[in-house]
Amino acid sequence: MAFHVSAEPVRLTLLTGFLGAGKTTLLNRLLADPAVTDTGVIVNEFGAVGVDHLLVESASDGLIELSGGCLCCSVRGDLADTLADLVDRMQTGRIAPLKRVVVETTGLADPTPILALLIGHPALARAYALDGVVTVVDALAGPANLAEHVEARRQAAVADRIVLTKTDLADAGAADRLRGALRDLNPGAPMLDAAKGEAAADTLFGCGPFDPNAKSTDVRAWLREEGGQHDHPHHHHRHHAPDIGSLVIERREPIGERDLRGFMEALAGAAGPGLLRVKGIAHVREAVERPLVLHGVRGFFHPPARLGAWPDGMEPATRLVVIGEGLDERRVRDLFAAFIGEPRIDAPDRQALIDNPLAVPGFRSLTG
Ligand SMILES: Nc1nc2c(ncn2[C@@H]2O[C@H](COP(=O)(O)OP(=O)(O)OP(=O)(O)O)[C@@H](O)[C@H]2O)c(=O)[nH]1
Repeated sequence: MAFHVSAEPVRLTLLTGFLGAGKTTLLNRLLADPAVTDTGVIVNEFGAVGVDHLLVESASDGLIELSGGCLCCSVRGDLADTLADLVDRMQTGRIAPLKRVVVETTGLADPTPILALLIGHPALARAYALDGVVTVVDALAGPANLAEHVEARRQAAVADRIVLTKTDLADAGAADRLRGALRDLNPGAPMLDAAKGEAAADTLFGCGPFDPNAKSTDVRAWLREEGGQHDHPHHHHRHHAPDIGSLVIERREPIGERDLRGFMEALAGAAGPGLLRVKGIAHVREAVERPLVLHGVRGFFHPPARLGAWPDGMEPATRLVVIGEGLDERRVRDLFAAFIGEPRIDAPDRQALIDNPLAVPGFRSLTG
């Protein structure tokens, strides 16, 4: 690709962190800071239907969503195109010049190929100045994520700043052990506690140029490997567990809040530790004008937030994205149908599930 480069490169923050860690929440808080102006956002989502763009509250002109894949592999080319296109739009005056762009990766992204692209792509490296990798780590799910997912460890290892979230929910001892584990992975990055208000724009933006040589020997080796892969596109297969999949549940008719809660609890029980993330928007009978925003991270369901109205241009409908390891899509859909009252011919209906939770294989408990 070819494009003209302005004198002043756009500063770029890479915002990463495992599924549900709190990236979008942090981003919304940063964008709400009046000192943060002229900032564009690129959001990448894993899963067929994006919901993040509905949840980023106050984005400026530059909000762009990359959907349908994972930024670290299939969408890597798209990220390069998107960044090039953004520069082009600024230079041709179609959007106001941006001082900074925040790229939010999917929770499943290995950040090293993205960093290799940003450092190694000649035109991009001139147009954008990589100014910090901010990694969000969830104090509740973090320990399991680090133990089970190499992507989570890489996200922590490459960080210039680590933002701990959900320390308000976690046991203090567990949070301290997590800090120790993060320190081992990344001795250099300052660690900030979001719940204590430490993760502010002035600390997270302006990390200074990304310096691979200040990182651990592991990180330098990963970047070298990725840097060398421009010539070997076929090496790009290994970036996340092949067994992680996602599915989308959609329903236009409003649903009862209790049924919805029943479904979420049953899903957590049935999918067990393989359930990584549930998120979306729900069209509920009790408040058809005011959708619920749902967030489940592993087995934990955050208290749902109620929006004041449906986001502009969005038709009222429930849309849930479920991401997990070894998910049985059919079983998830059967469970939804059973709870929401649309039994399939060959699916056990809800009363049968309540009478006998084992009617769905692998299904453990209905409610706590
Ligand atoms: N109690 C508490 N909840 C938090 C905190 N940070 C984030 N959350 C909640 O965690 C849930 C997930 O947050 P998101 O910001 O959507 O997480 P994310 O990393 O963008 O998620 P994905 O993009 O799906 O990977 C939401 O319900 C947030 O309100 C925190 O510090 N404390």
